[in-house]
Amino acid sequence: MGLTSSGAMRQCVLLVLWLLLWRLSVVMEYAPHASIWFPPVALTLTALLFLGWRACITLTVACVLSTFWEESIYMTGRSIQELLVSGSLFAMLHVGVYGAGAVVLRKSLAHITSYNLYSVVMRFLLVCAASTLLVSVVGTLVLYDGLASATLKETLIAWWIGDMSGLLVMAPLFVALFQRWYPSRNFLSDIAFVPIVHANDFPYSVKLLLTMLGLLFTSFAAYYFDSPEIACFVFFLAMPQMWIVYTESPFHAAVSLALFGFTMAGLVAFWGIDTQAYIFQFALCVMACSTYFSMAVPALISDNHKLHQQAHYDGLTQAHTRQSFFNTAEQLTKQAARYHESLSLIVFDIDKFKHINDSLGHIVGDDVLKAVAQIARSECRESDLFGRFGGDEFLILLPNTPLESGVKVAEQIRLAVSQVSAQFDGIEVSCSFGVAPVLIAEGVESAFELADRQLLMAKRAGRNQVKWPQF
Ligand SMILES: Nc1nc2c(ncn2[C@@H]2O[C@H](COP(=O)(O)OP(=O)(O)OP(=O)(O)O)[C@@H](O)[C@H]2O)c(=O)[nH]1
Repeated sequence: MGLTSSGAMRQCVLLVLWLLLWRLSVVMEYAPHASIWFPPVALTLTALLFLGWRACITLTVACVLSTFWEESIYMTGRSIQELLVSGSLFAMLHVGVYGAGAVVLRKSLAHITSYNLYSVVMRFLLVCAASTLLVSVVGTLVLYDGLASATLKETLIAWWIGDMSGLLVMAPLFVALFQRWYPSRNFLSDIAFVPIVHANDFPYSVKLLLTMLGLLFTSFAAYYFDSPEIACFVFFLAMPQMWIVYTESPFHAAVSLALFGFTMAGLVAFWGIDTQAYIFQFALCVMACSTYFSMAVPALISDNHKLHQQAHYDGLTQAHTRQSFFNTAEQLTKQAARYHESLSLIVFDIDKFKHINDSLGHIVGDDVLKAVAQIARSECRESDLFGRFGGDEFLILLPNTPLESGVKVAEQIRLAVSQVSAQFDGIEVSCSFGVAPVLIAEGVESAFELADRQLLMAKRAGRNQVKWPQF
Protein backbone atom coordinates (compact mmCIF):
# COMPACT_ATOMS: atom_id res chain seq x y z
CA MET A 1 0.00 0.00 0.00
CA GLY A 2 2.84 2.36 1.02
CA LEU A 3 4.70 1.57 -2.19
CA THR A 4 1.61 2.07 -4.34
CA SER A 5 0.82 5.45 -2.82
CA SER A 6 4.40 6.63 -3.14
CA GLY A 7 4.36 5.48 -6.79
CA ALA A 8 1.15 7.43 -7.40
CA MET A 9 2.66 10.44 -5.68
CA ARG A 10 5.70 10.30 -7.94
CA GLN A 11 3.47 10.10 -11.02
CA CYS A 12 1.61 13.22 -9.77
CA VAL A 13 4.93 15.02 -9.24
CA LEU A 14 5.96 14.00 -12.76
CA LEU A 15 2.71 15.36 -14.22
CA VAL A 16 2.87 18.69 -12.37
CA LEU A 17 6.57 19.18 -13.08
CA TRP A 18 6.12 18.41 -16.77
CA LEU A 19 3.26 20.92 -17.06
CA LEU A 20 5.23 23.60 -15.19
CA LEU A 21 8.22 23.10 -17.48
CA TRP A 22 5.91 23.23 -20.47
CA ARG A 23 4.49 26.53 -19.23
CA LEU A 24 7.99 27.90 -18.71
CA SER A 25 8.95 27.00 -22.26
CA VAL A 26 6.34 29.44 -23.52
CA VAL A 27 8.64 32.33 -22.48
CA MET A 28 10.89 31.42 -25.40
CA GLU A 29 8.17 30.97 -28.01
CA TYR A 30 9.82 31.83 -31.28
CA ALA A 31 7.43 30.69 -33.97
CA PRO A 32 3.70 30.03 -33.54
CA HIS A 33 3.36 27.12 -31.11
CA ALA A 34 7.07 26.39 -31.10
CA SER A 35 9.47 27.40 -28.37
CA ILE A 36 13.22 27.37 -28.86
CA TRP A 37 13.67 26.32 -25.23
CA PHE A 38 11.60 23.24 -24.42
CA PRO A 39 12.82 21.57 -21.18
CA PRO A 40 9.84 19.19 -20.57
CA VAL A 41 11.26 16.95 -23.27
CA ALA A 42 14.19 16.10 -20.98
CA LEU A 43 11.77 15.07 -18.24
CA THR A 44 9.93 12.87 -20.75
CA LEU A 45 13.10 11.04 -21.81
CA THR A 46 14.32 10.61 -18.23
CA ALA A 47 10.94 9.37 -16.95
CA LEU A 48 10.79 6.86 -19.80
CA LEU A 49 14.37 5.78 -19.06
CA PHE A 50 13.67 5.09 -15.41
CA LEU A 51 10.00 4.08 -15.40
CA GLY A 52 9.56 2.63 -18.88
CA TRP A 53 5.94 2.09 -19.87
CA ARG A 54 4.78 3.17 -16.38
CA ALA A 55 5.50 6.79 -17.35
CA CYS A 56 3.54 6.62 -20.61
CA ILE A 57 0.06 7.28 -19.21
CA THR A 58 1.18 10.24 -17.09
CA LEU A 59 3.11 11.77 -19.99
CA THR A 60 0.16 11.25 -22.33
CA VAL A 61 -2.13 13.04 -19.88
CA ALA A 62 0.45 15.82 -19.60
CA CYS A 63 0.59 16.26 -23.39
CA VAL A 64 -3.22 16.39 -23.69
CA LEU A 65 -3.54 18.83 -20.78
CA SER A 66 -0.85 21.06 -22.28
CA THR A 67 -2.85 21.21 -25.53
CA PHE A 68 -5.90 22.48 -23.61
CA TRP A 69 -3.69 24.91 -21.70
CA GLU A 70 -2.20 26.12 -24.98
CA GLU A 71 -5.72 26.75 -26.29
CA SER A 72 -6.56 28.81 -23.21
CA ILE A 73 -3.48 30.95 -23.93
CA TYR A 74 -3.78 31.39 -27.71
CA MET A 75 -7.59 31.08 -28.13
CA THR A 76 -7.51 29.53 -31.61
CA GLY A 77 -11.16 28.49 -31.32
CA ARG A 78 -10.65 24.71 -31.58
CA SER A 79 -13.44 22.48 -30.25
CA ILE A 80 -12.93 20.05 -27.35
CA GLN A 81 -12.97 17.16 -29.79
CA GLU A 82 -10.31 18.79 -31.96
CA LEU A 83 -8.20 19.52 -28.89
CA LEU A 84 -8.49 15.91 -27.76
CA VAL A 85 -7.40 14.63 -31.16
CA SER A 86 -4.56 17.14 -31.39
CA GLY A 87 -3.41 16.40 -27.80
CA SER A 88 -3.50 12.65 -28.41
CA LEU A 89 -1.48 12.95 -31.62
CA PHE A 90 1.06 15.13 -29.83
CA ALA A 91 1.24 12.56 -27.00
CA MET A 92 1.70 9.62 -29.40
CA LEU A 93 4.48 11.40 -31.21
CA HIS A 94 6.21 12.80 -28.12
CA VAL A 95 6.00 9.66 -25.96
CA GLY A 96 6.55 7.27 -28.89
CA VAL A 97 9.69 8.86 -30.31
CA TYR A 98 11.34 9.76 -26.99
CA GLY A 99 10.34 6.33 -25.65
CA ALA A 100 12.29 4.75 -28.53
CA GLY A 101 15.21 7.06 -27.71
CA ALA A 102 15.06 5.94 -24.08
CA VAL A 103 15.19 2.27 -25.14
CA VAL A 104 18.32 2.95 -27.22
CA LEU A 105 20.00 4.81 -24.36
CA ARG A 106 19.00 2.54 -21.50
CA LYS A 107 21.71 -0.08 -22.01
CA SER A 108 24.56 2.31 -22.64
CA LEU A 109 23.78 4.46 -19.58
CA ALA A 110 23.92 1.40 -17.33
CA HIS A 111 27.46 0.54 -18.50
CA ILE A 112 29.00 3.98 -18.52
CA THR A 113 32.57 4.37 -17.26
CA SER A 114 35.20 7.05 -17.71
CA TYR A 115 36.76 4.88 -20.46
CA ASN A 116 33.65 4.59 -22.65
CA LEU A 117 32.17 7.96 -21.68
CA TYR A 118 32.89 9.48 -25.09
CA SER A 119 31.01 6.74 -26.97
CA VAL A 120 28.00 7.02 -24.62
CA VAL A 121 28.07 10.80 -25.09
CA MET A 122 28.18 10.30 -28.87
CA ARG A 123 25.19 7.96 -28.70
CA PHE A 124 23.29 10.38 -26.46
CA LEU A 125 23.96 13.27 -28.86
CA LEU A 126 22.86 11.22 -31.86
CA VAL A 127 19.68 10.13 -30.08
CA CYS A 128 19.03 13.78 -29.14
CA ALA A 129 19.55 15.06 -32.69
CA ALA A 130 17.60 12.26 -34.44
CA SER A 131 14.64 12.05 -32.05
CA THR A 132 14.15 15.82 -31.85
CA LEU A 133 14.36 16.13 -35.65
CA LEU A 134 11.80 13.35 -36.15
CA VAL A 135 9.39 14.82 -33.60
CA SER A 136 9.66 18.32 -35.00
CA VAL A 137 9.24 17.30 -38.66
CA VAL A 138 6.28 14.99 -38.06
CA GLY A 139 4.81 17.34 -35.44
CA THR A 140 4.96 20.39 -37.69
CA LEU A 141 3.50 18.54 -40.68
CA VAL A 142 0.73 16.72 -38.81
CA LEU A 143 -0.26 19.18 -36.10
CA TYR A 144 0.16 22.59 -37.74
CA ASP A 145 -1.45 22.83 -41.20
CA GLY A 146 1.17 20.63 -42.87
CA LEU A 147 2.98 21.92 -45.95
CA ALA A 148 0.36 24.63 -46.36
CA SER A 149 1.48 26.36 -43.17
CA ALA A 150 2.78 29.86 -43.79
CA THR A 151 5.30 29.47 -40.98
CA LEU A 152 6.36 25.89 -41.73
CA LYS A 153 10.11 26.54 -41.78
CA GLU A 154 10.12 28.77 -38.67
CA THR A 155 7.98 26.39 -36.66
CA LEU A 156 9.99 23.34 -37.66
CA ILE A 157 13.40 24.85 -36.88
CA ALA A 158 12.23 26.41 -33.62
CA TRP A 159 10.63 23.12 -32.55
CA TRP A 160 13.77 21.15 -33.38
CA ILE A 161 16.22 23.52 -31.64
CA GLY A 162 13.86 23.96 -28.69
CA ASP A 163 13.52 20.22 -28.10
CA MET A 164 17.21 19.59 -28.73
CA SER A 165 18.50 22.25 -26.33
CA GLY A 166 15.93 21.22 -23.72
CA LEU A 167 17.08 17.61 -24.00
CA LEU A 168 20.80 18.33 -24.11
CA VAL A 169 20.81 20.71 -21.20
CA MET A 170 18.29 19.20 -18.80
CA ALA A 171 18.47 15.42 -19.33
CA PRO A 172 21.68 14.83 -17.29
CA LEU A 173 20.27 16.77 -14.35
CA PHE A 174 17.01 14.82 -14.42
CA VAL A 175 18.92 11.55 -14.73
CA ALA A 176 20.93 12.49 -11.62
CA LEU A 177 17.74 13.41 -9.72
CA PHE A 178 15.84 10.27 -10.78
CA GLN A 179 18.91 8.24 -9.84
CA ARG A 180 18.39 9.40 -6.25
CA TRP A 181 14.73 8.37 -6.33
CA TYR A 182 15.45 5.05 -8.05
CA PRO A 183 18.92 4.00 -6.85
CA SER A 184 18.49 0.45 -8.12
CA ARG A 185 18.74 1.69 -11.73
CA ASN A 186 22.43 2.43 -11.22
CA PHE A 187 22.76 4.74 -14.23
CA LEU A 188 25.89 6.93 -14.26
CA SER A 189 27.20 5.28 -11.07
CA ASP A 190 30.63 4.54 -12.55
CA ILE A 191 31.29 8.16 -13.34
CA ALA A 192 30.23 9.46 -9.93
CA PHE A 193 33.83 10.57 -9.33
CA VAL A 194 35.22 13.08 -6.88
CA PRO A 195 37.26 15.59 -8.89
CA ILE A 196 40.84 16.32 -7.88
CA VAL A 197 41.15 20.04 -7.18
CA HIS A 198 43.81 22.33 -5.80
CA ALA A 199 43.22 23.56 -2.28
CA ASN A 200 43.23 27.19 -3.45
CA ASP A 201 40.54 26.68 -6.11
CA PHE A 202 37.51 28.96 -5.85
CA PRO A 203 34.24 27.61 -4.41
CA TYR A 204 31.51 26.36 -6.76
CA SER A 205 29.27 29.33 -5.89
CA VAL A 206 31.89 31.81 -7.15
CA LYS A 207 32.26 29.98 -10.46
CA LEU A 208 28.50 29.84 -10.84
CA LEU A 209 28.13 33.52 -10.00
CA LEU A 210 30.78 34.43 -12.55
CA THR A 211 28.95 32.48 -15.26
CA MET A 212 25.62 34.09 -14.41
CA LEU A 213 27.11 37.59 -14.31
CA GLY A 214 28.73 36.93 -17.70
CA LEU A 215 25.37 35.87 -19.07
CA LEU A 216 23.60 38.88 -17.59
CA PHE A 217 26.20 41.25 -18.97
CA THR A 218 26.27 39.67 -22.46
CA SER A 219 22.49 39.56 -22.82
CA PHE A 220 22.18 43.15 -21.62
CA ALA A 221 24.87 44.32 -24.05
CA ALA A 222 23.17 42.41 -26.91
CA TYR A 223 19.90 44.15 -26.01
CA TYR A 224 21.41 47.59 -25.47
CA PHE A 225 23.39 47.66 -28.71
CA ASP A 226 20.85 45.46 -30.54
CA SER A 227 23.82 43.59 -31.91
CA PRO A 228 24.07 39.90 -32.93
CA GLU A 229 27.88 40.33 -32.96
CA ILE A 230 27.80 41.19 -29.28
CA ALA A 231 25.38 38.32 -28.59
CA CYS A 232 28.08 35.98 -30.00
CA PHE A 233 30.17 36.77 -26.92
CA VAL A 234 27.95 34.31 -25.09
CA PHE A 235 30.19 31.56 -26.58
CA PHE A 236 32.99 32.78 -24.29
CA LEU A 237 30.92 31.69 -21.31
CA ALA A 238 31.99 28.15 -22.21
CA MET A 239 35.15 29.07 -20.28
CA PRO A 240 33.67 29.31 -16.76
CA GLN A 241 31.50 26.29 -17.61
CA MET A 242 34.63 24.28 -18.51
CA TRP A 243 36.25 25.46 -15.27
CA ILE A 244 33.27 23.96 -13.43
CA VAL A 245 33.42 20.74 -15.47
CA TYR A 246 37.12 20.19 -14.69
CA THR A 247 37.01 21.04 -11.01
CA GLU A 248 33.54 20.09 -9.77
CA SER A 249 31.46 16.91 -9.64
CA PRO A 250 29.42 15.85 -12.72
CA PHE A 251 26.29 16.78 -10.78
CA HIS A 252 27.56 20.34 -10.24
CA ALA A 253 28.40 20.59 -13.94
CA ALA A 254 24.88 19.42 -14.85
CA VAL A 255 23.33 21.91 -12.40
CA SER A 256 25.32 24.83 -13.79
CA LEU A 257 24.35 23.90 -17.35
CA ALA A 258 20.67 23.68 -16.44
CA LEU A 259 20.83 26.96 -14.55
CA PHE A 260 22.54 28.58 -17.51
CA GLY A 261 19.77 27.34 -19.81
CA PHE A 262 16.95 28.60 -17.58
CA THR A 263 18.59 31.96 -16.87
CA MET A 264 19.34 32.45 -20.55
CA ALA A 265 15.75 31.71 -21.57
CA GLY A 266 14.51 34.13 -18.90
CA LEU A 267 16.94 36.89 -19.90
CA VAL A 268 16.22 36.58 -23.63
CA ALA A 269 12.51 36.90 -22.85
CA PHE A 270 13.12 39.71 -20.32
CA TRP A 271 15.21 41.88 -22.66
CA GLY A 272 12.97 40.95 -25.60
CA ILE A 273 15.96 40.05 -27.80
CA ASP A 274 14.10 37.41 -29.82
CA THR A 275 16.11 38.15 -32.95
CA GLN A 276 19.25 36.98 -31.18
CA ALA A 277 17.64 34.06 -29.39
CA TYR A 278 19.11 31.52 -31.84
CA ILE A 279 22.67 32.67 -31.08
CA PHE A 280 22.08 32.05 -27.38
CA GLN A 281 20.48 28.67 -28.04
CA PHE A 282 23.34 27.51 -30.30
CA ALA A 283 25.85 28.62 -27.68
CA LEU A 284 23.92 26.62 -25.10
CA CYS A 285 23.95 23.48 -27.28
CA VAL A 286 27.68 23.83 -27.98
CA MET A 287 28.33 24.32 -24.26
CA ALA A 288 26.29 21.21 -23.42
CA CYS A 289 28.20 19.05 -25.94
CA SER A 290 31.57 20.36 -24.69
CA THR A 291 30.49 19.70 -21.11
CA TYR A 292 29.79 16.01 -21.82
CA PHE A 293 32.94 15.34 -23.81
CA SER A 294 35.11 17.27 -21.34
CA MET A 295 33.76 15.29 -18.39
CA ALA A 296 35.94 12.38 -19.51
CA VAL A 297 39.05 14.33 -18.49
CA PRO A 298 38.32 14.85 -14.76
CA ALA A 299 36.83 11.33 -14.65
CA LEU A 300 40.10 9.88 -15.99
CA ILE A 301 42.19 12.05 -13.65
CA SER A 302 40.11 10.79 -10.74
CA ASP A 303 40.52 7.16 -11.88
CA ASN A 304 44.23 7.75 -12.25
CA HIS A 305 44.42 9.12 -8.73
CA LYS A 306 42.58 6.05 -7.40
CA LEU A 307 44.94 3.70 -9.28
CA HIS A 308 47.94 5.67 -8.00
CA GLN A 309 46.68 5.31 -4.43
CA GLN A 310 46.12 1.58 -4.91
CA ALA A 311 49.57 1.10 -6.42
CA HIS A 312 51.37 3.09 -3.73
CA TYR A 313 49.43 2.48 -0.54
CA ASP A 314 48.21 -0.69 1.10
CA GLY A 315 44.42 -0.53 1.39
CA LEU A 316 44.29 -2.04 4.89
CA THR A 317 47.00 -0.16 6.78
CA GLN A 318 47.63 2.82 4.44
CA ALA A 319 51.34 1.98 4.63
CA HIS A 320 53.42 2.23 1.43
CA THR A 321 53.31 -0.96 -0.62
CA ARG A 322 56.58 -2.90 -0.86
CA GLN A 323 57.37 -1.57 -4.34
CA SER A 324 56.54 2.02 -3.46
CA PHE A 325 58.52 1.76 -0.19
CA PHE A 326 61.71 0.60 -1.91
CA ASN A 327 61.38 3.15 -4.73
CA THR A 328 60.97 6.04 -2.29
CA ALA A 329 63.66 4.65 0.01
CA GLU A 330 66.06 4.65 -2.94
CA GLN A 331 65.41 8.39 -3.44
CA LEU A 332 65.84 9.13 0.26
CA THR A 333 69.11 7.21 0.30
CA LYS A 334 70.45 9.30 -2.59
CA GLN A 335 69.48 12.48 -0.74
CA ALA A 336 71.17 11.21 2.43
CA ALA A 337 74.36 10.51 0.43
CA ARG A 338 74.26 14.04 -0.97
CA TYR A 339 74.02 15.60 2.53
CA HIS A 340 76.23 13.01 4.30
CA GLU A 341 73.43 11.93 6.59
CA SER A 342 72.89 8.53 8.20
CA LEU A 343 69.76 6.40 7.73
CA SER A 344 68.33 3.48 9.68
CA LEU A 345 65.91 0.76 8.70
CA ILE A 346 63.52 -1.04 11.06
CA VAL A 347 61.86 -4.28 10.03
CA PHE A 348 59.22 -5.69 12.37
CA ASP A 349 56.68 -8.48 12.44
CA ILE A 350 53.74 -9.29 14.73
CA ASP A 351 54.45 -12.27 16.99
CA LYS A 352 52.35 -15.39 16.48
CA PHE A 353 49.96 -13.53 14.25
CA LYS A 354 48.84 -16.79 12.68
CA HIS A 355 47.53 -17.80 16.10
CA ILE A 356 45.52 -14.54 16.38
CA ASN A 357 43.99 -15.21 12.96
CA ASP A 358 43.28 -18.85 13.71
CA SER A 359 41.74 -18.24 17.12
CA LEU A 360 39.84 -14.98 16.52
CA GLY A 361 39.31 -14.92 12.77
CA HIS A 362 40.78 -12.87 9.94
CA ILE A 363 38.54 -9.85 10.55
CA VAL A 364 39.97 -9.39 14.04
CA GLY A 365 43.39 -10.19 12.54
CA ASP A 366 42.92 -7.29 10.11
CA ASP A 367 41.94 -4.99 12.97
CA VAL A 368 45.09 -5.95 14.86
CA LEU A 369 47.18 -5.22 11.76
CA LYS A 370 45.56 -1.80 11.41
CA ALA A 371 46.01 -0.99 15.10
CA VAL A 372 49.69 -2.01 15.10
CA ALA A 373 50.32 0.02 11.94
CA GLN A 374 48.65 3.06 13.47
CA ILE A 375 50.67 2.82 16.68
CA ALA A 376 53.93 2.33 14.83
CA ARG A 377 53.21 5.34 12.65
CA SER A 378 52.34 7.48 15.67
CA GLU A 379 55.81 6.79 17.08
CA CYS A 380 57.48 7.93 13.85
CA ARG A 381 58.26 11.38 12.46
CA GLU A 382 56.44 12.86 9.47
CA SER A 383 59.61 12.43 7.45
CA ASP A 384 59.92 8.68 8.18
CA LEU A 385 58.83 6.24 5.52
CA PHE A 386 56.40 3.56 6.66
CA GLY A 387 55.74 0.50 4.51
CA ARG A 388 54.20 -2.96 4.58
CA PHE A 389 56.49 -5.64 3.25
CA GLY A 390 53.61 -8.12 3.11
CA GLY A 391 51.53 -10.19 5.58
CA ASP A 392 52.29 -9.00 9.10
CA GLU A 393 55.74 -7.56 8.32
CA PHE A 394 56.38 -3.81 8.25
CA LEU A 395 59.28 -1.54 7.33
CA ILE A 396 60.31 1.90 8.58
CA LEU A 397 63.04 3.97 6.98
CA LEU A 398 64.31 6.70 9.29
CA PRO A 399 66.15 9.50 7.46
CA ASN A 400 68.87 11.41 9.28
CA THR A 401 68.92 8.77 12.05
CA PRO A 402 71.98 6.81 13.24
CA LEU A 403 71.61 3.15 14.25
CA GLU A 404 71.40 3.83 18.03
CA SER A 405 68.49 6.26 17.54
CA GLY A 406 66.81 3.77 15.20
CA VAL A 407 67.06 1.13 17.93
CA LYS A 408 65.46 3.57 20.40
CA VAL A 409 62.52 4.19 18.01
CA ALA A 410 62.05 0.42 17.59
CA GLU A 411 62.06 0.02 21.38
CA GLN A 412 59.42 2.79 21.71
CA ILE A 413 57.21 1.06 19.17
CA ARG A 414 57.68 -2.31 20.90
CA LEU A 415 56.49 -0.80 24.22
CA ALA A 416 53.61 1.09 22.57
CA VAL A 417 52.34 -2.06 20.82
CA SER A 418 51.40 -3.51 24.21
CA GLN A 419 48.53 -0.92 24.20
CA VAL A 420 47.00 -2.87 21.32
CA SER A 421 46.37 -5.80 23.68
CA ALA A 422 43.99 -3.62 25.70
CA GLN A 423 41.98 -2.76 22.56
CA PHE A 424 41.37 -6.43 21.79
CA ASP A 425 40.09 -7.85 25.07
CA GLY A 426 43.50 -8.69 26.37
CA ILE A 427 44.84 -10.71 23.42
CA GLU A 428 48.61 -10.75 23.76
CA VAL A 429 49.94 -8.58 20.90
CA SER A 430 53.65 -8.03 20.58
CA CYS A 431 56.18 -7.48 17.81
CA SER A 432 59.78 -8.47 17.14
CA PHE A 433 62.19 -6.00 15.56
CA GLY A 434 65.38 -6.00 13.53
CA VAL A 435 67.23 -2.71 13.00
CA ALA A 436 70.09 -2.01 10.59
CA PRO A 437 71.95 1.05 9.31
CA VAL A 438 71.52 1.85 5.62
CA LEU A 439 75.03 1.96 4.21
CA ILE A 440 75.02 4.36 1.27
CA ALA A 441 77.42 2.24 -0.76
CA GLU A 442 75.30 -0.90 -0.33
CA GLY A 443 71.77 0.51 -0.60
CA VAL A 444 68.44 -0.23 1.03
CA GLU A 445 68.06 -3.81 -0.23
CA SER A 446 71.13 -5.00 1.64
CA ALA A 447 70.09 -3.02 4.75
CA PHE A 448 66.79 -4.89 4.52
CA GLU A 449 68.56 -8.27 4.39
CA LEU A 450 70.60 -7.34 7.45
CA ALA A 451 67.59 -6.04 9.42
CA ASP A 452 65.52 -9.09 8.43
CA ARG A 453 68.27 -11.38 9.79
CA GLN A 454 68.16 -9.42 13.06
CA LEU A 455 64.37 -9.86 13.13
CA LEU A 456 64.82 -13.62 12.74
CA MET A 457 67.27 -13.58 15.65
CA ALA A 458 64.74 -11.66 17.77
CA LYS A 459 62.13 -14.33 16.97
CA ARG A 460 64.54 -17.13 17.87
CA ALA A 461 65.52 -15.38 21.08
CA GLY A 462 61.91 -15.53 22.31
CA ARG A 463 60.12 -12.68 20.38
CA ASN A 464 58.93 -9.26 21.68
CA GLN A 465 62.40 -7.74 21.47
CA VAL A 466 64.66 -5.57 19.33
CA LYS A 467 67.90 -6.87 17.76
CA TRP A 468 70.57 -4.94 15.84
CA PRO A 469 74.03 -5.78 14.50
CA GLN A 470 77.04 -5.12 16.72
CA PHE A 471 79.80 -3.66 14.56
N1 LIG B 1 44.19 -11.07 8.92
C1 LIG B 1 45.18 -11.05 8.02
N2 LIG B 1 46.10 -12.00 8.07
C2 LIG B 1 47.12 -11.97 7.18
C3 LIG B 1 47.24 -10.94 6.23
N3 LIG B 1 48.34 -11.16 5.49
C4 LIG B 1 48.91 -12.29 5.99
N4 LIG B 1 48.18 -12.79 7.02
C5 LIG B 1 48.43 -13.95 7.85
O1 LIG B 1 49.46 -13.60 8.77
C6 LIG B 1 50.07 -14.80 9.20
C7 LIG B 1 51.58 -14.56 9.24
O2 LIG B 1 52.17 -15.52 10.02
P1 LIG B 1 53.72 -15.65 10.10
O3 LIG B 1 54.38 -14.31 10.14
O4 LIG B 1 54.22 -16.60 9.07
O5 LIG B 1 53.90 -16.33 11.49
P2 LIG B 1 53.42 -15.84 12.90
O6 LIG B 1 52.24 -16.62 13.30
O7 LIG B 1 53.27 -14.35 12.95
O8 LIG B 1 54.62 -16.29 13.79
P3 LIG B 1 55.96 -15.51 14.05
O9 LIG B 1 56.14 -14.50 12.95
O10 LIG B 1 57.02 -16.57 14.01
O11 LIG B 1 55.81 -14.90 15.37
C8 LIG B 1 49.66 -15.90 8.24
O12 LIG B 1 48.74 -16.76 8.90
C9 LIG B 1 48.95 -15.16 7.11
O13 LIG B 1 47.89 -15.91 6.57
C10 LIG B 1 46.21 -9.94 6.20
O14 LIG B 1 46.24 -8.99 5.40
N5 LIG B 1 45.21 -10.03 7.12
